[in-house]
Amino acid sequence: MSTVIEVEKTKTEVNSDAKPNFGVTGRKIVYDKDGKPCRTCNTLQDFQFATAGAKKQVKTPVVSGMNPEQPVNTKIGSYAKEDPPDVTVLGRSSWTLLHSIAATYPEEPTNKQQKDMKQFINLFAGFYPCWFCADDFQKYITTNEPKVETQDSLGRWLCDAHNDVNKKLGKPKFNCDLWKQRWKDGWDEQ
Ligand SMILES: Cc1cc2nc3c(=O)[nH]c(=O)nc-3n(C[C@H](O)[C@H](O)[C@H](O)COP(=O)(O)OP(=O)(O)OC[C@H]3O[C@@H](n4cnc5c(N)ncnc54)[C@H](O)[C@@H]3O)c2cc1C
Repeated sequence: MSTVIEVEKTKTEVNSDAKPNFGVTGRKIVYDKDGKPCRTCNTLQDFQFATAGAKKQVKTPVVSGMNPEQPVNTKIGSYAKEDPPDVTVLGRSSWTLLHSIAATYPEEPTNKQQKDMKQFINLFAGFYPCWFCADDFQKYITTNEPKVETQDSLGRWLCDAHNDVNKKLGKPKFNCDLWKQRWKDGWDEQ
């Protein structure tokens, strides 16, 4: 059983016909503590479905932009009118930022840099916009203290942390020996 379901059971108290338990993707709908659908915890489709109510139809989004699941309705000036991030876009962007930070972290960080990095990871986990993701990530950090001694130790620690989420979501495990190729050096294509 995924954490989405476990957390949803404990924190969601109101579910009626107007508040569906499941979204169009088949995932459990995650609600905020005020009972409203959580925008950053659900896919955009499920969020729209839960917001519209179970009986209304949700239009299949038109593919455009960085997330094929996100519709681009019209433009505001020269910018596309994009929706706020859902759990997928937020996650992908966040992992990109985190792994990229590891890729530029000093190979021999000072004591202060190590302390700052631990603080950054703790603050990041505390402020992560998807609340149930944040809860689990904070638990992960408590039992798996961030390894900030070198660039490689940080990169591998993050890779393991990412794999922990992959496992929870039923995604394949990433080979952490390759974290630098993926996030720093690029692939040797000869
Ligand atoms: C801290 C955190 C907690 C999250 N918790 C949840 C949650 O509880 N429930 C939920 O539904 N979503 C969660 N997410 C989002 C989830 O992890 C994914 O980002 C999201 O499902 C989109 O997945 P994706 O298939 O685009 O690839 P992502 O998992 O976002 O990965 C992006 C890319 O990173 C590379 N990659 C994959 N695994 C690794 C690894 N182990 N190390 C290095 N690189 C790797 C691959 O090239 C991949 O294409 C969380 C995200 C973060 C940052």
